[in-house]
Amino acid sequence: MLNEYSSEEEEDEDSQEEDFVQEERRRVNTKMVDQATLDKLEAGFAKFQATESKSLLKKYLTKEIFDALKVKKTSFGSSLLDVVQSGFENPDSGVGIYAPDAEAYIVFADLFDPIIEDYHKGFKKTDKHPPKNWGDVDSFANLDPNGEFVISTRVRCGRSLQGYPFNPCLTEAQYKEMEEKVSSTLSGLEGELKGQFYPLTGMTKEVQQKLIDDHFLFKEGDRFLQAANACRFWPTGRGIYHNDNKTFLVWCNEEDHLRLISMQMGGDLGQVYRRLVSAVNDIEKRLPFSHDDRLGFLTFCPTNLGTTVRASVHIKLPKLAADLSKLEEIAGRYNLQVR
Ligand SMILES: NC(=[NH2+])NCCC[C@H](N)C(=O)O
Repeated sequence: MLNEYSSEEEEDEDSQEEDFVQEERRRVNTKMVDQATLDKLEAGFAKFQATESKSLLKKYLTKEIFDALKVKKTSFGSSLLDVVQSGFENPDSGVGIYAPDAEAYIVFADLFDPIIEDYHKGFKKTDKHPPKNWGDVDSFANLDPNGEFVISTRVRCGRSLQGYPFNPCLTEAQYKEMEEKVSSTLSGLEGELKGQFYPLTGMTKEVQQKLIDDHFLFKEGDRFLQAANACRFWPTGRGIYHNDNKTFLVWCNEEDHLRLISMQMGGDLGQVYRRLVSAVNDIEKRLPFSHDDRLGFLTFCPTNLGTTVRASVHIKLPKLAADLSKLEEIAGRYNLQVR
């Protein structure tokens, strides 16, 4: 025993890390896919190769990568087909892949890693996401104190619940269980965050449409999600929580298990951000979230990995917005997305 320990200590840190990665890959069950899935994959890939697409999937799914990954499976039974089918069906995707379960990020790393590196501008497969750190929340101020430009401000993040796979692998029973967990946890929120959970099941069309029109609720029928098999058993397990002022919202089981959203009229980013941070910190004490040492907080879509935070303003730019391509070009220069 003693010898074993001392010989381990002699290894340098890098090779220990390498061992850890190798071990993690071995641990993951990589049994072969069935013939029907393989046939679908081959047919889908052939068609996709003949299709024009600017997606990252198109850029990185080479024949070699395809052949290396097409037979693999996660222990949840997810295959490469589950990863790529949204991108195959929607050639206008920007990215085109999703992780059906957390293990997919490891089993299909040869495809995920280069796409993550490209989308997240240089996050290499050897990189590690830094530990969670909300920063100095008081350093954020009002972006538009005179109320001239910004109509509303929104900051959101995504979280996955430990112990559950992502949408395509969830059973109807799991959806129900998760909704129950989420709604009972949120009912414990107090003060400004106090509110109510509204399940999609049984919600009238009028209420649903009003919440969508006011930008509080997600829309139904996103074709990218549908093709990714992420809308099964809809509306079971889906719902929305909001506080009385509708400045704090939680989406349950839309794209991610949880989307936590803070928003309000005007440009007070500081207030919006601080509300989000205190809500997430509070919820985190009661609901354990899936976190990965390398990728940070885990989400269904690789675009959201890491901090999962998206901050946005609804802003009036009538002259610039008249020329959408100009607007896109300028936004791109600042690493901003027009939505
Ligand atoms: N909601 C999202 N995850 N959006 C980002 C990606 C959406 C879609 N899968 C695409 O690749 O274009």
